[in-house]
Amino acid sequence: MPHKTSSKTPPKGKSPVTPVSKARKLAIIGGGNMASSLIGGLLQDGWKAKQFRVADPNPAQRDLLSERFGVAAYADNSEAVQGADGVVLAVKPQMLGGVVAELAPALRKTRPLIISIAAGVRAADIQRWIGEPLPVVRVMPNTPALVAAGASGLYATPEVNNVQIDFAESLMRAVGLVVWVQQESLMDVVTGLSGSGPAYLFLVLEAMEDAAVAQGLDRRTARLLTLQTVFGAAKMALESEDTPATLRSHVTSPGGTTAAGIRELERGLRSLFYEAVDAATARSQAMANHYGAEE
Ligand SMILES: NC(=O)C1=CN([C@@H]2O[C@H](COP(=O)(O)OP(=O)(O)OC[C@H]3O[C@@H](n4cnc5c(N)ncnc54)[C@H](OP(=O)(O)O)[C@@H]3O)[C@@H](O)[C@H]2O)C=CC1
Ligand SMILES: O=C(O)[C@@H]1CCC=N1
Repeated sequence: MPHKTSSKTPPKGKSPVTPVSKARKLAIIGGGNMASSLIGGLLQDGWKAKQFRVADPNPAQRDLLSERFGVAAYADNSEAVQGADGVVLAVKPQMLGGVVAELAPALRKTRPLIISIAAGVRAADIQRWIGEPLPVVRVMPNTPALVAAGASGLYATPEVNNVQIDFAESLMRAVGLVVWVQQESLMDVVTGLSGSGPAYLFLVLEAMEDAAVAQGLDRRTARLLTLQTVFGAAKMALESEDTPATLRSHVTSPGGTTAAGIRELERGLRSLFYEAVDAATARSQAMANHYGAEE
């Protein structure tokens, strides 16, 4: 399956990885959207509910997680990290400094692998909030993780050992594609591309559907054709040796319908995507400067 492939490129100096026992325990701080996507994917991959300890301040959210996944849910973050080999930080970026500072004594005691999925928060700031350079893997996942079709960019600090690299990678591979980046600054680009990307494409889906409805197709038919076309194009591009440009040329007959449509899209689509990814990347950088400076 293409989404299970991984560009297994651990950071420089790391040798090949060793297998990881599925008996490991994972704490997740913040039981929201991404936590649910991750837990759902890992359970489908063979993880057991008893391997998770999730913390969330909202009782309704804790009940939801326990009922939906059968996992233990805690109000107290420090309690959730007890006995965990890995701690996933899954709160909003603006909360992370406070949450980590509060957790710091427990983390310094148990010394787990820290896995942060927060957009725009640098590993060095997390280590500073902990008060020690514990191993940190930064992960930028995306919401299709919920259907095991996610795409995650990973970055490891030098303190992360090979077993921990394998642990982090195996977690994210359970919910989709994994790529490692060697420079932390590239995590901002990953955020602006695949982290935010599902939203860009949902917008494209809306626009295609609306355009077909405007031309007379009923909404249900327009939606089905749009979704299957986008799914089919992505699947074909993933499975093909050809570049997207070549695949596009196979659809585009000279003087035909596609050429007429592409001519319109070429008036702005490329530059819009350059600008969108640029703006999202810049926002991730700005968040890192802002939230890192706060605590
Ligand atoms: N959504 C996405 O597409 C992606 C998100 N991310 C990153 O993942 C992280 C989580 O995002 P997402 O899941 O969307 O956010 P959510 O708001 O859905 O989840 C965060 C959860 O953390 C809870 N929370 C708030 N305060 C605390 C606290 N002090 N201790 C523990 N938990 C707390 C929130 O509760 P309450 O709602 O009651 O405040 C909420 O349930 C973010 O840092 C984001 O940047 C990364 C990639 C993609
Ligand atoms: O919009 C955000 O900030 C988060 C990070 C990537 C996707 N959602």
